[in-house]
Amino acid sequence: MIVLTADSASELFIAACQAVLLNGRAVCPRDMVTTEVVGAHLCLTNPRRRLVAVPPARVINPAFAVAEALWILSGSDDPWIFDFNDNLRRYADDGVLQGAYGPRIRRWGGGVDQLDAVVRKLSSDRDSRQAVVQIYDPSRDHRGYRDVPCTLGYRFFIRQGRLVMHTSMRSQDLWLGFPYDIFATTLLHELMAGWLGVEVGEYHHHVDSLHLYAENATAAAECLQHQPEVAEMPPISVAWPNLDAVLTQVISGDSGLPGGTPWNAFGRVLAGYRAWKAGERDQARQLAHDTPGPLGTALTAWYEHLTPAALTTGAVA
Ligand SMILES: O=c1ccn([C@H]2C[C@H](O)[C@@H](COP(=O)(O)O)O2)c(=O)[nH]1
Repeated sequence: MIVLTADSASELFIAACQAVLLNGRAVCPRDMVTTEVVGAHLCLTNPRRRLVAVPPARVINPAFAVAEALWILSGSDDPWIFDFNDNLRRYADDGVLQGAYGPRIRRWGGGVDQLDAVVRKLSSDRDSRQAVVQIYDPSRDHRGYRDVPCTLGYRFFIRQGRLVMHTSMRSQDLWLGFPYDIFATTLLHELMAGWLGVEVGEYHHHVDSLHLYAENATAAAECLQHQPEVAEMPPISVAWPNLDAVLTQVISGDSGLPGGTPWNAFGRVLAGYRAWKAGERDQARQLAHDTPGPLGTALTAWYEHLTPAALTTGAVA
């Protein structure tokens, strides 16, 4: 069991790499060699420092981070997400990621919007312990699909005037998965705090199997030699009744979003990456350059970091 606390996702990521490299044991689920720690509690004290950046050892694709977070929040399992990460296609059955979190969060069993349920629960009983979002679904997840949710669920608590969030994962690929998962969950955390009218508090990430695949172990070790970047994202909010409309605007590339807002920055990052994939490299670099804050910096870093192979496929996350 490892317990780690940090003020930024980058520092938490480095500390977790160190802990897994030091304490991990070899296991081979699905015939793939990993180094694994069973039982990890990772606490992020500032969920706005959600971008993992340890250049040049670990540079993430912020466009995929934004796209995946919005895809989940919007309740979607639509394959448009593959435009931002081709690797996901290989986990699809019948063209769809069967473990997609969005439909489970927003329409459990075809109907229950669990975000709405949490907003209602904590609005009516501020100290409640019943604000649960369930993702893992035994009625679907034993059918043998390739994609089985790694996240079991979320819980939310208002304590000392702040919203505390806990996530439980059965399985976490520290290298490829963690940077994107923490981005999505802490974005939900911050939005939920806004819906409840409280400050965002600590974020807790509980993982059963925290692992590194063998091919990423050297790069993970290299991260220990580099300084993390700890940029803080600007505060983001949207009124709960407007969430779906704003998400539709951002995802569809509607240019009507007010300039200077984080939602506008999200839209620019998505548009820039779409331009990149369409081969319009100069336009994409310009859009990244013109995107204010840590996201623009991260997207510029991503374009600079891409290898020639990834330049053609855009497949690397
Ligand atoms: O949100 C996700 C989804 C998947 N994975 C990783 C964890 C595992 O390495 C792999 C899924 O493999 P199984 O645990 O299902 O075998 O994908 C994550 O890290 N985060």
